[in-house]
Amino acid sequence: MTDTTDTAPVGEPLLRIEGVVKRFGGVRAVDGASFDVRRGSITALIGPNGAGKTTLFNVVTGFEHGAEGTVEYDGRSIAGKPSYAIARRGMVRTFQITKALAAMPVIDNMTLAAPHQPGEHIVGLCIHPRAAHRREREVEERACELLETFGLAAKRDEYAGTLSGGQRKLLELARVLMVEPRMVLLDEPMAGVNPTLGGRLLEHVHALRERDGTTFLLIEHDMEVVMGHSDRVVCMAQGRVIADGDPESVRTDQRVIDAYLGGAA
Ligand SMILES: Nc1ncnc2c1ncn2[C@@H]1O[C@H](COP(=O)(O)OP(=O)(O)OP(=O)(O)O)[C@@H](O)[C@H]1O
Repeated sequence: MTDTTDTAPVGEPLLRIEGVVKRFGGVRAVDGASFDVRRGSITALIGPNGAGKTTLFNVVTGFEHGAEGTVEYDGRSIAGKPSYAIARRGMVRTFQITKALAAMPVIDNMTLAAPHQPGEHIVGLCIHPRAAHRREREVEERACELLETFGLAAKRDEYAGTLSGGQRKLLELARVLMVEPRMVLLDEPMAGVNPTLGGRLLEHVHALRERDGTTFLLIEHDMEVVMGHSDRVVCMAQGRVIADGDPESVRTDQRVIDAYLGGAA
């Protein structure tokens, strides 16, 4: 499981991003972005296409390297750290169900996402076969519990590729919960999801925040979701943060209207 030692009080910054720059050749995809994500918050990251949101997600979670600036998680620098080390500290991002995962049963998608797979440690397995077996059982139990919670229990033995778009999104969220994260980053969780399953996904996000104090940072284009479900909104444009505040103040910010919302505000 992750290192989940809680230190910061609720509301303190859990993630601090300061002056982050990420270039791709001559393109400054992220161009000096700075903002905090408070512990226990649901923070939305919005902005027009190409604003640098996904690139910033990748930098923060260790999937994109070579960035400048400060990225601190729970008071410690994680800049340049590999993704597995960041995930071990409790910050994870969801991933689309790839072709390889789509060709596996739902239950295997879940158990593969668990840390410390017994089969990975051949020596440990030989020395402690009972412990390895127990761990395997625990992983399977947690996977089944999560599938139950997410309404996917009936699908456990079906190939993930047979799930609907919305069910896949639920599976993506369920998978990251196998590591019992403290902070989850979601990239467009509502894209391609029907309103019923989308609503269910958002209910899970709120329940996890209430029950476990999980912190969420989500990239979302659906302004109803952003306005109705986040405590804080950060708007990026051209690699920079142009507004950061409560949903209403960001929605009515003239820079946000000009750069992103246009006539929709
Ligand atoms: N691997 C890459 N190589 C070159 N340029 C890239 C790469 N990834 C992103 N970019 C460029 O960086 C800029 C920011 O892209 P990014 O995908 O981070 O934006 P975004 O805000 O997530 O957009 P969207 O809302 O459309 O997903 C864009 O100009 C994009 O073309």
